[in-house]
Amino acid sequence: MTKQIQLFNNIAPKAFEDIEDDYFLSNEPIDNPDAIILRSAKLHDMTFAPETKYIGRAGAGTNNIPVERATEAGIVVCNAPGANANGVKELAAMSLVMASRNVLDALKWTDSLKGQDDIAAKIEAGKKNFVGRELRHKKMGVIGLGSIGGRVANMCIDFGMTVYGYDPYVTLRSAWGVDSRVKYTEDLQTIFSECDLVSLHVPYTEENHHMINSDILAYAKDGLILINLARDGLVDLDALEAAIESGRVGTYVVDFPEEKTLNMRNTINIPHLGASTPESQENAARMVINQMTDYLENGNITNSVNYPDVNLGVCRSTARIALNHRNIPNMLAQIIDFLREKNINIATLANDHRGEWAYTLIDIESDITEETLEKMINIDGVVRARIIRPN
Ligand SMILES: NC(=O)c1ccc[n+]([C@@H]2O[C@H](COP(=O)([O-])OP(=O)(O)OC[C@H]3O[C@@H](n4cnc5c(N)ncnc54)[C@H](O)[C@@H]3O)[C@@H](O)[C@H]2O)c1
Ligand SMILES: O=C(O)[C@H](O)COP(=O)(O)O
Repeated sequence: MTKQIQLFNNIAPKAFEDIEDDYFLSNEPIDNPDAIILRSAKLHDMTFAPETKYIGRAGAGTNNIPVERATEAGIVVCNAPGANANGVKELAAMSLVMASRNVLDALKWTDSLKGQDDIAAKIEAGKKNFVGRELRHKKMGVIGLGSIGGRVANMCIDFGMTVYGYDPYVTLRSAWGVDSRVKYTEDLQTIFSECDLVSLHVPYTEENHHMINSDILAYAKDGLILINLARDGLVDLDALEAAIESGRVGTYVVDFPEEKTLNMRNTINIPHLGASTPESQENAARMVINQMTDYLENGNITNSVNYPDVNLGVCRSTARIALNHRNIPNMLAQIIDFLREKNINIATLANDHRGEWAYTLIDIESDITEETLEKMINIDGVVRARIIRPN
């Protein structure tokens, strides 16, 4: 049966080129989609349809998705880690240079010369008003050393800067990619008290809400350049405005403008361009489309933010059962007992958990009816049960 895929936002069409004919993808509303593929569209007010089992974020941040509600409905939410990281890193390079060299004010002034005489002479006379600083030998702080932060830290080493990194949750994989010359610190105060420039590369979560606040800004060196290409809610704007007014923060560069930042002095507002390149969009869309087809066709989970990654390869057995369930005692025993009672032989089983949730894939050697599967949903703790058959 044709699988219905609800698209939101502009998803790079090239990413669909390799998709099989049995997928129908549309930005027009679909009543009961099997999956949703989106970028920054906000899903918090959306009621999920019963058939929806997958949400793919063609990008990094998933704070636009009600992940907890999706989890309880047995919907796997995945993103595209690192797919747009180069795009954001390059925008960070632009932000660092733009803020250090007064580029925005200089461009506005240059533009104001339109229609005047002796433009070349006026430029030579006026350029002294826009003298800036070079990045080399300055101290740079990177908060969050994941896909983007790691790249930004390494880039700043290449600029000849002294780089400090802060990320209490860094994964081993990310840490391996960070240049050994990056000075790792375990406290945020060091970043603010040492650095001339600080760049934020963390997700927006409840815990990270207003992580940049008056307490931490009190440690900032005068004239700090603060770059936020990560998310709006990470910075307490009242505290930031006070720090700008006092001169503690010299320039704020933000990729998530709002009324307040548009009216704030010494602020460079970028219209959320971090991932707005065909390269990043195509990378991210291809990644989630591939992950989605593998989930719908084989039940395999890759790059999930709510369920564990579990993979049994291409489905070649008589049938495969996919179960989204709570991570509670006796779960697997109940599932295995159920199949034993139905005289269904298990060929292979894969199971893993992520916090309070778990996922089990079972390849079986005899067929299972939809009616029997329905009964599996009644096993305490199971929130979704699905049969997958080989193509
Ligand atoms: N401007 C844009 O267009 C754009 C594009 C991509 C991503 N983003 C934003 O950037 C964020 C980071 O993206 P990524 O691809 O690097 O994600 P990532 O998951 O690879 O890295 C995030 C890192 O932040 C760390 N972290 C989490 N909380 C932290 C805290 N309180 N202090 C320090 N470190 C903390 C994590 O351990 C992780 O290493 C995304 O969540 C998204 O909000 C913005
Ligand atoms: O989290 C992300 O990946 C970025 O904010 C990019 O968002 P976009 O896909 O809407 O450009």
